[in-house]
Amino acid sequence: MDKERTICVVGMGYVGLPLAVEFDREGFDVIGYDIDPEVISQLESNIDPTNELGNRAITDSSVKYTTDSNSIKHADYVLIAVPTPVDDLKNPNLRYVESAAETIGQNLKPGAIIVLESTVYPGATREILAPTIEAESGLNAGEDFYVGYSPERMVPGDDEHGIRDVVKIVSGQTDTVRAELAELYGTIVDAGIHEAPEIEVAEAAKAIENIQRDVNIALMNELAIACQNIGLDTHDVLDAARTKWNFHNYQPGLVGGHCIPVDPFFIIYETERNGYTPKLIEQSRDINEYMPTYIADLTLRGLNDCGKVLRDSTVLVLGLSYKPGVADIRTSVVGDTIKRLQEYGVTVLGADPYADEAAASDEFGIEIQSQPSFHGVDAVLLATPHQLYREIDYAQRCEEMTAPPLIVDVDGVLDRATIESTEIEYRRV
Ligand SMILES: NC(=O)C1=CN([C@@H]2O[C@H](COP(=O)(O)OP(=O)(O)OC[C@H]3O[C@@H](n4cnc5c(N)ncnc54)[C@H](O)[C@@H]3O)[C@@H](O)[C@H]2O)C=CC1
Ligand SMILES: CC(=O)N[C@@H]1[C@@H](OP(=O)(O)OP(=O)(O)OC[C@H]2O[C@@H](n3ccc(=O)[nH]c3=O)[C@H](O)[C@@H]2O)O[C@H](C(=O)O)[C@@H](O)[C@@H]1O
Repeated sequence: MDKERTICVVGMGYVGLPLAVEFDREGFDVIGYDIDPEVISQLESNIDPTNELGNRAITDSSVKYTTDSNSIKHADYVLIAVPTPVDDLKNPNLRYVESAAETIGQNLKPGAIIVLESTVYPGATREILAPTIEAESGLNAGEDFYVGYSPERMVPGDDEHGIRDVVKIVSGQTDTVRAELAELYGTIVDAGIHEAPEIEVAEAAKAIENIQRDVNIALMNELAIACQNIGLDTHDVLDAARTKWNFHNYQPGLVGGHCIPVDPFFIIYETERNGYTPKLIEQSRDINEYMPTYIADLTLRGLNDCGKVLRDSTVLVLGLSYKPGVADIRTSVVGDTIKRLQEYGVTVLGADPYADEAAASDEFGIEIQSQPSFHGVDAVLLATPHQLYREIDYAQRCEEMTAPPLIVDVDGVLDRATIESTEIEYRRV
């Protein structure tokens, strides 16, 4: 692979930034393009806006960060990693992809290969990306430039599954393009390359691997609701079931992030367009979207069991990001739990060691404590069990709370025997 070639990564976020840094490490000439001046300003000041790589990685890299779209003209490869949310009606919102495609079309180097990395519905690369670039450039896809698709599969907050550690699926408009992309990505992915026969196969595979996770978690959540309904402790039941070698290890809980809760709607959208409604996928989403309410009601019933007046009660939510070990609060569903508690007049406070306090206060509309205080608190809701919060001595700290203290441990990570040996009322999902 000719490392003299120039790569432009469009979108300096959780996906695009590590991608740019890795290709830079391999000796490519890399441009990191983003429309957000604040992002580029931080990167030019050797600050990692995502807090995933760390500032040292930015300092050590020679990526050229810019908001100047003219830079794209130099790129032999353009890799797109912009957001692909769904709208309020849960339909794919590809306006970021379209906008990026317009900019690329206006600054296209003939012969370039444009690779979409963002998660999309099957067909989006050929239906949205290619025609938009053609319209802006006046050039023809498959002749004057080429398109491909290669999803990102790294796991946020999981250092063992970064870009180099997960098999990279690649696909291309032609067999030659696919082979060239396999070689390109092969320079930064140690785990290997899977060449998908069609672009749509690669698009679908990405969404479907996240759907499998969403459906499995939804089953655990439905089992948790069922266990609660018949008076059993879910974790006792799962601990027993897990002794079977092929029992799949998923946990009930709040299902957040901008992918697992979103990607099912890409497949729902595309299959419904073709006359089929994937009922299991839809119902799994419904169950997982119900969990914030379920957890709020578990807390409200717990306060009531403690003889507390809801409108006079205070709940401290520990952990606001969407999963342990990450700072990302963008689509943490604990906000829905907070809103429901507030509907009953409960005062909610929050704390999270990773999340930016001002951003969290804006996101959730509650007071954020840099150091969680248990004083005057009626209940602690351990929503995201960051390691720091698993190490708290709750037996000791709960003495500061208004008696009788309540702990709601969403993921059931605390030692129940220790907690129940105290005056603490303990609930878990
Ligand atoms: N965050 C993750 O762990 C993973 C995300 N993905 C997918 O990757 C895609 C990107 O996600 P993230 O990196 O998390 O998003 P992000 O929100 O962290 O970063 C996106 C960046 O793109 C920039 N941007 C938006 N429109 C632009 C345009 N027209 N031109 C240039 N830059 C533009 C934004 O300013 C932002 O800096 C999404 O489709 C997501 O589903 C896939 C796997 C993992
Ligand atoms: C199939 C798969 O493992 N996908 C990964 C996933 O990363 P992400 O951090 O969004 O997913 P996650 O770790 O499953 O967490 C999602 C949400 O689900 C919750 N969760 C997770 C596992 C579980 O058993 N129970 C549960 O409640 C987490 O707390 C979190 O709120 O989505 C990423 C993405 O596509 O953005 C993807 O690259 C990652 O590989």
